[in-house]
Amino acid sequence: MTISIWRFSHLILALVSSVFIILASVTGMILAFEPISNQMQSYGFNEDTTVAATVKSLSKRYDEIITVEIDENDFVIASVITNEGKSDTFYINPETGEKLGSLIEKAPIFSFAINLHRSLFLKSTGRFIVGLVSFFLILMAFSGMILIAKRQGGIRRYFSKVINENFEQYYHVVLGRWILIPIVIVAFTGVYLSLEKFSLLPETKISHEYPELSTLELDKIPISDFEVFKSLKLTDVKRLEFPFSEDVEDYFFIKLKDKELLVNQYSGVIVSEQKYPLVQLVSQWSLFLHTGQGTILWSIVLFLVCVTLLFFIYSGFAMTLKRRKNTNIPKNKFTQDTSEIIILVGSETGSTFRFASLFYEALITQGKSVFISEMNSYTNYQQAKQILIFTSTYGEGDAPINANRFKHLVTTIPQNKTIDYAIVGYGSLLYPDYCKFAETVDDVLKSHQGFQQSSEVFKINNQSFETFQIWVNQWSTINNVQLQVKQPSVKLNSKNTREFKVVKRTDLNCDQTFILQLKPNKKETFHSGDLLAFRPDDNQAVRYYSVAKIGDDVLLSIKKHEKGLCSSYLSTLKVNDLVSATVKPNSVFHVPKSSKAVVMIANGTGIAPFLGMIGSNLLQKEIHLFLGLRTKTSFELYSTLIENALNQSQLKTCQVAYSQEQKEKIYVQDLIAQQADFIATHLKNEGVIMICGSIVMQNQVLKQLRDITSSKLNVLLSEFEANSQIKMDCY
Ligand SMILES: Cc1cc2nc3c(=O)[nH]c(=O)nc-3n(C[C@H](O)[C@H](O)[C@H](O)COP(=O)(O)O)c2cc1C
Repeated sequence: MTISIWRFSHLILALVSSVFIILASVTGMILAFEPISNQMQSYGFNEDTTVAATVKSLSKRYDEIITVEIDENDFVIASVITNEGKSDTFYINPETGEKLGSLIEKAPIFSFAINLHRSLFLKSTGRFIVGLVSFFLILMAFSGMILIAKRQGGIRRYFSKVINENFEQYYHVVLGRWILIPIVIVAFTGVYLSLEKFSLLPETKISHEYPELSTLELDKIPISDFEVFKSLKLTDVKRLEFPFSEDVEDYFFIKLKDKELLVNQYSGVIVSEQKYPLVQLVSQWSLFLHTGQGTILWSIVLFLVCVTLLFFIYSGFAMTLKRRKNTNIPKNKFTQDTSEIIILVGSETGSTFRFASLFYEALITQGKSVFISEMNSYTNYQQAKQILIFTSTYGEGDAPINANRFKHLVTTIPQNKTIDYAIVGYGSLLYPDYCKFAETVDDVLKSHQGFQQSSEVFKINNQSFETFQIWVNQWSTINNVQLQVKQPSVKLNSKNTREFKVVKRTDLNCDQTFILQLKPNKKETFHSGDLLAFRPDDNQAVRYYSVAKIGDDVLLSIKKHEKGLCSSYLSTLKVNDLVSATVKPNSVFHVPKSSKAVVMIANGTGIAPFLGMIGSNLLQKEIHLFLGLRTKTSFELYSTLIENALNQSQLKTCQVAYSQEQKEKIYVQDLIAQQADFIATHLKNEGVIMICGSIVMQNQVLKQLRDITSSKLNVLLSEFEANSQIKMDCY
């Protein structure tokens, strides 16, 4: 499968460096605790303390001072000769000169982690690898940034809402956007420190000029009266070295954050001042930013960077494996020049391939000559009578990566004769440009003389297999073939499979519909809107029913289909019969706890989950039900539950559209159109709309809702969808 150069680079870099990144992240997480644990010691000091005050207090307490140093934790270390003549180094209180404690010894865990982190215990080779991987991390951050921008539909939409398609993808993008800057900082400083270790940075040694002076010419003043010491704050100093001897040529040597000073030990005059070159300042900052020494806050950020890097490795590979699994295209039995049917696939993340392959297999089983390939491989097809295009939409209504040259190819490569075409668009209703690329391809082919549209663009939301099945049936009827597409086998978790006892089954009503009430043999936690997965036998596809929770029981509304194995079997069950089935949580179709008002829209058996939701509405949320049924007799199946709910204020209003009761057909979408103002106000007030029933009804209702939101609120419906104010479970 084609993948973009950016995704390819991102993936290759991740593959090459993943093991090292895991090691560096785990050790980095450990090392982030070192500054935190050090900061727990209370060796800090008052920020206003001057060097003069420190020198004065130390001179009083000790015989001789050798150095005063401020370490990476901002603790003051003094090296002194004590009054007893012993040399000692310890933390001090710079205001009093008092010893606060002995130097902190690095815990063995930190020493181990630092060696592994810096050089993998491989000395120079290890250091080189670590530096290289840090560089790869910069490149990965860059390619990741481009991928996010492409995904979001441009750099200006970089921080726009990310649509949650699946856990790994969503958090890879969301975390990637925010943590990218600290990652680049960590990686860049890592590279810089490596370059420094390998002496690959420009030479930056500072040399001071020593003036020729004689002691006799100088006034001797007490050290603590030196102007430079009085004006220098200790916080600005990194190290102060006392003169080695009393010779005038020996100076006080002071390392500040940005420069070095030489100070005459008798007069206190600065005799040399040299600023650090940029390379050295960057080194200091790199060390600070890479290690977090001295700040708890930055150490926490570094810790989070390490955790996120581990998550990126996991989620990145999980996404790649999923994509690879999806893009298993079948091996062609026929060539492009001997096939009558050509299937062309446009897919970014691989899922559309699954459907195209199922269709290909079904056609081959029927003895058809079919050729399948990517849209970008479009060419001249000698025998083609029909081209079937399965394509998703990516970015902002754009082509997926393996279809981005299709428009150009179609207009430049001629065919021998006119070819029929049909397009199946894969997309998501959460995006404003729903299946836009499928429409674009349709426009291109419609305006091309060499093609003839055989059916309207058929759109599939969220890779729904049921909707795909509808298209397959339509295509089969038009083409007079009996096609059987195999539903991808769904593994039901046998651990969650339960026995249910039939408590009630109504007779079939005028619509061949019945209600089935099942009691779980063991206590089962579920909600109305969850799905009951059932398969009549192991060789059959799984069938899902949206459930109502009535007390502890599952209530289903089922339409018996003439050839439906599952519905036929269930329609024959008797009270006390046992059925094995699995409840699958479907949290996207639960009533949101926070919502105050909900509009429920259903047709036919889609009413089932709503019956449970309304029945458990004890807090009397404002619920309005819009229902589409065929006749008044159809309503009888649900009338008791609905009337009870109305009487007990669990349901505020109920409006039913009967399609068969009058000459002019009225559908549930017509009720929505009539109530446009009410629906607009409901959405504006953050109310939720839930839709359950057939795909045809769903599309019609969404069309009405789209008109209402754009005409009355000037807002795209997709904004409410992305905001989880529109919830759907249609089949
Ligand atoms: C970044 C991104 C952008 C998308 N943009 C659109 C869009 O504009 N319109 C649409 O209908 N679907 C959009 N989708 C949804 C995909 O088209 C849908 O999930 C499709 O089934 C993916 O099929 P594929 O895996 O074969 O690419 C987008 C998905 C992603 C991840």
